[in-house]
Amino acid sequence: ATGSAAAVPVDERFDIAYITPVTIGTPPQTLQLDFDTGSSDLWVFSSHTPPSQIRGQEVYAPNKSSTAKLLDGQTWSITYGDGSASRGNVYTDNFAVGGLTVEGQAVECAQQVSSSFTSEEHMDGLLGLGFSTLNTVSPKGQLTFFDNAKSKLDSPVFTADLKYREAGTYDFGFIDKAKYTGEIVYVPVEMDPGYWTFTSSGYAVGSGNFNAAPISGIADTGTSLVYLPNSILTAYYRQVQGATNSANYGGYVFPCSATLPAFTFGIGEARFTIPPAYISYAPVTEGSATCFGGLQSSRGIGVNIWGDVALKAAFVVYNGENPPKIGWANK
Ligand SMILES: Cc1nn(C)c(C)c1CC(=O)Nc1ccccn1
Repeated sequence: ATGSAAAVPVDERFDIAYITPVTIGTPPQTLQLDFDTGSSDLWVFSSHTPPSQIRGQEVYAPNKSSTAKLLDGQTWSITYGDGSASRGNVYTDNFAVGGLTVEGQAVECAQQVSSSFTSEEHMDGLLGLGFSTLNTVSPKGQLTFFDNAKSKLDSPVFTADLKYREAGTYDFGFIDKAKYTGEIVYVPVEMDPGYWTFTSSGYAVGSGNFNAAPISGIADTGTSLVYLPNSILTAYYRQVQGATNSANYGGYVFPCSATLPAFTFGIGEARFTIPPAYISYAPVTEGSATCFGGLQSSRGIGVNIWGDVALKAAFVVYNGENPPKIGWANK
C-alpha cells in the first residue's frame, strides 16, 4: 500500500506550518493536521475540547463515528519545546491519509489546548511521525500512524517534499523519483530519545568556504525555523547589515530591506542551500520593517532543530527500517 497527501502552508504569506487533510471514523470526518516528525502523538481538536478554546478549527466527534472506541483509562498530555501544550483522552478509530488506511489508530482527543493552538485556526491537530517511544499516552503508549501503517506499506518509508509558500507533499510507502534530482544521500539516525536525529557534515555562509564540522540535530517538519549553535548564527548574521540578537523579539532580527546571504548545510559530501528568501522569515509584527530570521540559536533548547526553513530546501526520505536512516536529495 501507499499514500500521498498535500502539505499546504497554513499561512501563504509565511510558512508557519503545513497542514495535510486526513479522514477519521465512519462516516469519514475530514480534519487538517500538522504532520510533525518532531513528536509522536496524533491529537485532534474534538467534541471534548471546550468551545472557548476552539477558534474555527474542525473537530473530531467520536460519538458520530460508528467505528470509534474509547481507550478506557488512557490519557495523554504533551508540552512542546515552544511551551505550547495539550492533553485529553484517547479513542481508536479508522484513520486515512491520502488513500492509506489504518484501522484502530489511536486518536488523542483534546480536552485542553494552549492558546497558541487555539489561535492557529487552520490547524485541527498534529500527526506525530517521530518514534513511538515518545508517545505520551499513559499508562499504555500508542503507536504512530507510520508505525501502524509500516507493515502494509510497499516500502517502510515516508517522504517530505515541503515547499516555499506553496503546497508540497507527504508520500507514504514509496519514493517518487519525479520529486528530486541527483542522488539521495543517506545518513544514520540516532533514534534516542525518539527524534529523527542525524549529523550534518558542516555549513557555509553565502559564497564563503565550507566549514566541515559535525552538527547533530533533528529533522523536524513540525518546527517552522532552524535552530543551530550560536557560533554558526554569529557567523551568519555578521554578514547581515543591521542584524541584532533581540531580547525583545526573542531572536535574531534585521531590517526587512537587508541583503541576506544564503545558508548551505552538508549531508555527507552533498550540499543543500537555503535561499535568502527562506531566511527572511517574516516581519516581527504585521507591516513592520523589522524581520525575524529563519535561522535562530538553539541555545537553551538542548537540541539543534532542522525545521521547515531547511527541510523545504530538500526532498527528505524518512526510512523506518531497522536501523532507521534519513535521506536527503536536492530538487
Ligand atoms: C524544542 C523547541 N524549543 N523551541 C524554542 C522551539 C520553537 C522548539 C520546537 C517546537 O516547540 N516545535 C513544535 C511546537 C509545537 C508543535 C510541534 N513542534
